[in-house]
Amino acid sequence: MTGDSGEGMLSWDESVFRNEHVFEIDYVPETFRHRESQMQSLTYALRPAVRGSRPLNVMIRGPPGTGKTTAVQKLFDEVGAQTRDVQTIRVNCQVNATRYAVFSRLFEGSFDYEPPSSGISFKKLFGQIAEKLVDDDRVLVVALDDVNYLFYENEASDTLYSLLRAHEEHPGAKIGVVVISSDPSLDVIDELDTRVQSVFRPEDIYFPVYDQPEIVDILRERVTRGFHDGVVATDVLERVGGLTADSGDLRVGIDLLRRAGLNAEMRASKTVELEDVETAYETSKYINLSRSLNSLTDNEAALLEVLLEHDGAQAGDVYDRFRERTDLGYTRYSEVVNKLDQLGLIDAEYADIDGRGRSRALTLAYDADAIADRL
Ligand SMILES: Nc1ncnc2c1ncn2[C@@H]1O[C@H](COP(=O)(O)OP(=O)(O)OP(=O)(O)O)[C@@H](O)[C@H]1O
Repeated sequence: MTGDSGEGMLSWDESVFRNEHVFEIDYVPETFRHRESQMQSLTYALRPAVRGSRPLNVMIRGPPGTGKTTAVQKLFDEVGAQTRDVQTIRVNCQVNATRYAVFSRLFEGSFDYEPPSSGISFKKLFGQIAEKLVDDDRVLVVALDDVNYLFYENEASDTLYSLLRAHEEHPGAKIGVVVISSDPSLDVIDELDTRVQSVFRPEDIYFPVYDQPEIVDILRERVTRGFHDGVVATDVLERVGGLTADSGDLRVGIDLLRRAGLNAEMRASKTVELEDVETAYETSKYINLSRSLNSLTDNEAALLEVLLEHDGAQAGDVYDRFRERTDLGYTRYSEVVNKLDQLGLIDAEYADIDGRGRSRALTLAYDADAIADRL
């Protein structure tokens, strides 16, 4: 068999991709356009750290997939390249949603090994981190990424309070905080205890959704780096841009390009066509749903499973089914309902029910099949 299987056909050892890695989740793009003013504000806030002082605290807000994490990552990389006197640590609060877990990650970042799993008190953990900072004469900048998850677990105020008052308990410790929230309905400052509000007056940096021309501009660069020349034509890229703009999440566009490329390969085509994009979109449009579902605890997933069978039912009735599975009390159940509501996975709305006063009806916010497939 020869390598060439005909005009426009891909042979088995050929690929439409030049570098598939540029479509992966942890890829940090070389160029970062349309975020100049945000990068400038961030640089301004962190500049004191490079001079050995405590930086300004920052609150970054914006919907999912608008470049918040990337902005912080890029700046942390730049600071790291400039000086050894500033330590930067990013904590993913989606998987570290308690104060203790956050500080465990800070410990790990400071010492390069995990804290003893036998369990050491929070006070000790914090003491060791602060002591090392002072000994090494370094400034610490902590980014709490997806900080909204700390709010859902009621851990945000305690965590921030400890970080912001570090220099009082541990003289000489200099810590700056960057909180990143991707929940537009969360008023970060308002939801904090007053004791935290009085010490937390962050610089506010907003990341709006990219508009369609910006999306196309950003994705064009990925296409150039990720695909061979001529694989993705302009009209195909425009279509990807349009679908991405509908969702507002750049992640959808990046995933869409990769899946459309795989679809083209499945057809043994040397070019990505509109049909490849349309098919890919059926999966890519749920990328945010998949991310949210992946972060759920067993109890939260159990509630969704109950709702798959009782979509739209009253909270009290759903609870009976939920308790059969989990044995949890009503208070804990209400917390799970609230969290799924905050995550945008369900809608929990009060409605009058005849003669019995007001109760919440629980409905799935996504297509039931889409949830069932990914749970
Ligand atoms: N201006 C840009 N140029 C190139 N790539 C970008 C740009 N903005 C975002 N991206 C890419 O889009 C994806 C999502 O960006 P990022 O993770 O920074 O968003 P986010 O706002 O932090 O999202 P979330 O709130 O969901 O965590 C990443 O793959 C990132 O590389």
